[in-house]
Amino acid sequence: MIPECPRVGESRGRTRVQHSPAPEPRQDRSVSGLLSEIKTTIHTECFNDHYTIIPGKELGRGKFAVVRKCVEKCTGHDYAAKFMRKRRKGQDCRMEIIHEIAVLELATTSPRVVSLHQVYEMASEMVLVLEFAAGGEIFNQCVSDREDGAFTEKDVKRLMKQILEGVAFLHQNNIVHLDLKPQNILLTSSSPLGDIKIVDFGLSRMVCNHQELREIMGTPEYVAPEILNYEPISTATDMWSIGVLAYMMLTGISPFVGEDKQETFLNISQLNVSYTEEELQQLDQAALSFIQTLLRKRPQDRATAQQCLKHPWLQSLDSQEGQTAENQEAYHTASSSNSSPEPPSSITTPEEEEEGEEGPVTEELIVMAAYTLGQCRQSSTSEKEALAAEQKAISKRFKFEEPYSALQEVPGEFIY
Ligand SMILES: Nc1ncnc2c1ncn2[C@@H]1O[C@H](COP(=O)(O)OP(=O)(O)OP(=O)(O)O)[C@@H](O)[C@H]1O
Repeated sequence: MIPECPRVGESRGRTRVQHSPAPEPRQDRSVSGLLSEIKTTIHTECFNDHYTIIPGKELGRGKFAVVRKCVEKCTGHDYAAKFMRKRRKGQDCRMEIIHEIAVLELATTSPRVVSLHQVYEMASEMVLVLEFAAGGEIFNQCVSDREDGAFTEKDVKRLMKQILEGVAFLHQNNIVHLDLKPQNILLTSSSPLGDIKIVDFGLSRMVCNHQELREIMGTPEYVAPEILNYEPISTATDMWSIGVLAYMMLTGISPFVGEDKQETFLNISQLNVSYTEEELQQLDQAALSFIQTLLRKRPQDRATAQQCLKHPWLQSLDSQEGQTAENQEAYHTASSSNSSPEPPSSITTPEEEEEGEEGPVTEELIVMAAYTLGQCRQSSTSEKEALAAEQKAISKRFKFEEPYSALQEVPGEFIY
């Protein structure tokens, strides 16, 4: 991916958004929730016969993929070509690429998801030829100086509504993205500010009622508490990430990021988030309430994408603000016609959370992780004791496939 951006803010809790390294795909072969059938023709002829790769800067890079701008020779149209290695860490990952293609196919009718144009397959790589999102990642605006280039609240409302439309579409189709972050939300143009396109379905999964999905995956700053707790993943897992996303887009601050992964995990599991930041105080109080309906520990307490679309903060978009750069009126009418219950009105207390259904601790989850107490935001003795208990609990719940010390040596930020 793109090199890490320098930190803008330094103090804890006000740490501004950084470009997190990409998560590493799971190497577990028994991954559930993968789609295996696609309709798209897989071209085996030479990619370079049909496309010219624009020399120079890559559009982006992950651990096993590189994205480059290219031009289709027969039409002159721009595309983004995602070159994906089929073998990763000695294992065949073609089925995961097929799943990503299948999800993109499924989302063809949503203008909020990047569209797939063609697929090519070579000996060691597959190429996904995607619609080119010329405006780049919304991450860039998140890290922009507040006075220069960052989103206004009005921008965030419009873009957030589009993100929710895309996510509602995915959830209606039982797809969870599981890696929603500012690097995976692109813009059709940056100036004037265009429309959003959701990308990167590499970690996405199909969720079904009869099959529980429990995996540890994602990018530390954005993962939901249930992922850290090895509890079932659901559409609510994405809704947590949307809460983080909204916080970042509005403030430029990453709400849970700590000095290291362990501190970040602890902040997430303890819901250690500040609502008193200056940037938040300047906003419409409905914006705060919007974030608070999502950053709730218990997945069942979080608002759904459909409920969020009806939240008063987004309802206050006037008709002009609500317009998309392209006219998406028809799509919007269709997506908002789905009725759903109102979001929960109150925020749960820690006591209420404790009353919840604590699933059985899975014995296989043994870890050698050790968290450093002093690094966390809380400081009093009793809080430290509580933290110690929490750390121990998290340590037991984590499923690390390799010793923690080895985990730290793994480049990137994927959680095993
Ligand atoms: N359609 C596109 N148009 C423009 N830029 C794109 C497009 N798709 C991807 N990119 C750029 O490339 C980056 C990496 O793409 P993507 O996240 O799909 O790859 P990845 O290797 O799966 O990444 P990760 O390792 O984060 O999962 C994106 O963050 C974005 O900056």
